[in-house]
Amino acid sequence: MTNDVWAEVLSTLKGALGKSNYSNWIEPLEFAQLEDGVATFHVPTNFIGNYVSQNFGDQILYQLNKSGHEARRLSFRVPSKARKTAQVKPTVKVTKSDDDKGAQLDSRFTFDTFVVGKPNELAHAAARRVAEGGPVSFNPLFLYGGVGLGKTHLMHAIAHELKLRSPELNVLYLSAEQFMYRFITALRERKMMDFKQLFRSVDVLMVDDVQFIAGKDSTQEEFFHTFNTLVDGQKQIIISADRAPGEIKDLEERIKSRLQCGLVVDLHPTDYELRLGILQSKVEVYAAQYPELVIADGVLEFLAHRISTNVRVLEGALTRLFAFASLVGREITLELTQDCLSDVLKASDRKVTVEEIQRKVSEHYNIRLSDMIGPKRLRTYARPRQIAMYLAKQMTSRSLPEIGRRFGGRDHTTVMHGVKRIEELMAKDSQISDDLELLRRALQE
Ligand SMILES: Nc1ncnc2c1ncn2[C@@H]1O[C@H](COP(=O)(O)OP(=O)(O)OP(=O)(O)O)[C@@H](O)[C@H]1O
Repeated sequence: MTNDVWAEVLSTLKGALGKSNYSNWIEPLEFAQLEDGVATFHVPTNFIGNYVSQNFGDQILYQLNKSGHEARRLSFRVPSKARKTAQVKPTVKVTKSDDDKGAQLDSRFTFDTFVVGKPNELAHAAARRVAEGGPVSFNPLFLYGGVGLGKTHLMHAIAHELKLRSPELNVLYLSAEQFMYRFITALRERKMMDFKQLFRSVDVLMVDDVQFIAGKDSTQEEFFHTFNTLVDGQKQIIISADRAPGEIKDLEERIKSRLQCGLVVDLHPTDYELRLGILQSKVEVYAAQYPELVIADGVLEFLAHRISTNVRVLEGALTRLFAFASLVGREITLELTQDCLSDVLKASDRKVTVEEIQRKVSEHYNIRLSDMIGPKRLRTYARPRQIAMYLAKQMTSRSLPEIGRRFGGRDHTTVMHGVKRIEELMAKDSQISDDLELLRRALQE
């Protein structure tokens, strides 16, 4: 985009935003470039950048697109010279790009492509907050959840956003496995000083799948010291794992407790609406790739309903479906979907029974199966019973009277009350939601 076009956009903005907004906020912007859908502006201070982004960002994007320039996002940077003159206290050391030091970031994993629904809204909000930079508010941010629910996607999105907003930040993203590998290599090559220097000089450290270091003593030790040094230096740490810190077996207690010090948020298993939203957003991408293909009504709903394991499986199914339909040159109908994905659909159909649920829940709470089903009303038995009723309602297609019958011939209103009680408790008692999550996963294995 040339400066002429920006000048044109400016004059429209002047009319749209009013004189005083224009001179206070828009005039100080200096257009830098438009690349890959990101329009970058130089601003005298971060404050101006943030304010413009929050208050006039949509307007600017709208006007840019209206004038024929495809812009999806805005980025505001303080050029290093302006930084000095504006006396903005630098919070970070200026370093070179770190792409060579960390793992490769997937360019598709951005906030734009992350579909938000009830099960992941808290994790998404926390990730966004960290990605916006500013003072470190929760450290570490600990994201956890089952396989393929978007942890890596969110971490990459944070890294992309941070690099965009503050290119001078030294952001290092890597898996816990890579951390260990680097540590071992450093030990072998007697380069521990370099290792320490590298990890202690970052502004933001992101470690994916931290459960990997559990049981690996020296790696845990080194991780612990790296963690402490960075937290002491007010550097942001973002960690992901497949379960909550307290649930990671063979992870040292002192690490568990450090990991719990910040904000721990989980990505819950997807619900129907989220799965449908994800499918719809992926179909838009495929539609551009396979413009000749038509997808019949009801196919996405069918997939969202039937494939509830994880998003990766859902995505894989869609990719296969489009590839197959393009190969045979046919419309994507329900029939074609069932033919093409019969194995995936069968695997997703694993049925959980009420009896399996009762067994798992009684094992988890260490009570006898007969006490779960029997008449005892003590809370020690009643609570696990209600949890099992809740899971039976969620995970099986049994009706309330059928569930009641399997719990020692109880009435359907008792089941209804139990389910409601657990729903209430989940909202205020994180122990209950954690237990449910663990049980749900164990039952799906
Ligand atoms: N909410 C979402 N919106 C869009 N895509 C999503 C969402 N959640 C997951 N995905 C996609 O699903 C796939 C798996 O996600 P990701 O790799 O982030 O999972 P993960 O939680 O890190 O899994 P693992 O435990 O196996 O490492 C990715 O392609 C990701 O883009």
